[in-house]
Amino acid sequence: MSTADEALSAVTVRVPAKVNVQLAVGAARPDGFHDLANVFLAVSLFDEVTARPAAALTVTCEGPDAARVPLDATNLAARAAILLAQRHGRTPDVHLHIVKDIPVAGGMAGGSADGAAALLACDALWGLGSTREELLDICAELGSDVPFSLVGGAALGTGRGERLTALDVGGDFHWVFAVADGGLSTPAVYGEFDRLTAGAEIPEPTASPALLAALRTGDPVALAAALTNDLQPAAVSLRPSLTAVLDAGTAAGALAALVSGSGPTTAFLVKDAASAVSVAAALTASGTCRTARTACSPAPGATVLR
Ligand SMILES: C[C@@](CO)(OP(=O)(O)O)[C@H](O)COP(=O)(O)OP(=O)(O)OC[C@H]1O[C@@H](n2ccc(N)nc2=O)[C@H](O)[C@@H]1O
Ligand SMILES: Nc1ncnc2c1ncn2[C@@H]1O[C@H](COP(=O)(O)OP(=O)(O)O)[C@@H](O)[C@H]1O
Repeated sequence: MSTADEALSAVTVRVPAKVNVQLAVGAARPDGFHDLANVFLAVSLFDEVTARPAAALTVTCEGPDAARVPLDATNLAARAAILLAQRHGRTPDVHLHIVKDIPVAGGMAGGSADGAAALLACDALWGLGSTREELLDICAELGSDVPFSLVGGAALGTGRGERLTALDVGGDFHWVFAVADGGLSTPAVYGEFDRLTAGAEIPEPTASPALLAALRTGDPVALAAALTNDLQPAAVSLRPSLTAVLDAGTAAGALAALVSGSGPTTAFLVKDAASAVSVAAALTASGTCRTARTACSPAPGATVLR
């Protein structure tokens, strides 16, 4: 097959990780989910998903954490292909190859990212021409975080996090992410939140005006002062060693430290790219995490590369 033919028969989509700069969690709903005010920011750690025609649905994955990624129909990329195919009355006869750079089960929405990427890739490969609204609808069915992976940038997620309002960001923010050994289960962290807050009055989750203003102005010092994550006590309760990681990043000069979403990745906002390099080196040297990665935000959402 010539290179031109190959390009026509494969679609590659690049998709970002996220950090939650505010995660306000309400009381558990009757359906088991929690209403949120979830301020998502897409960051420059990316997975790539390539879709190619195949006799049947297959998933492969490469990358340092590939062994921890399921390759069956529970993979969110596979689920995306199945849902899209069902909606169009066709079979999901596609091979999905994931190049994984986003930490697995790390609170950075890596599985959601692959779901959004596979959806976009299959839509292009199969020539379906779905509208943005149709794709967002399938994303919401796949998971609460999946719509944001499609749109990227910055957005406020309400409901269970799937109803998005785009947010303005006035500049680049620089981050360091400390990647932990092993993951944390998102339902387990929400369950621990319920246990820790049992009997307490839980306010309606609302977006912080100070945080939205800090994003708008692009001011990292103001954003650092406004970062909050209501799931952090639950993640730290399940993984007490996270306290040492947070302390190591703060001691190294980060403007602020917090758990990324349900964890166990920890996020450090720093003042610029040079500070990101030095904080990452200090975190690695501290021995409190498996590895430290630098990134900046906002990053674009799922994008067809080729
Ligand atoms: C916590 C967050 C923060 O962005 O992400 P991670 O940090 O894990 O990536 C999200 O709320 C995770 O979203 P996502 O991982 O898509 O969750 P889903 O598949 O929709 O739900 C998995 C489970 O998480 C719990 N869940 C999820 C979302 C929500 N608003 N309330 C919940 O209680 C429920 O127990 C649900 O069964
Ligand atoms: N494409 C995928 N990549 C990673 N994990 C996936 C994927 N599809 C399904 N999973 C499952 O989802 C779980 C959560 O993974 P992930 O989305 O990376 O973390 P988080 O929900 O903390 O952001 C994993 O433990 C894995 O079992």
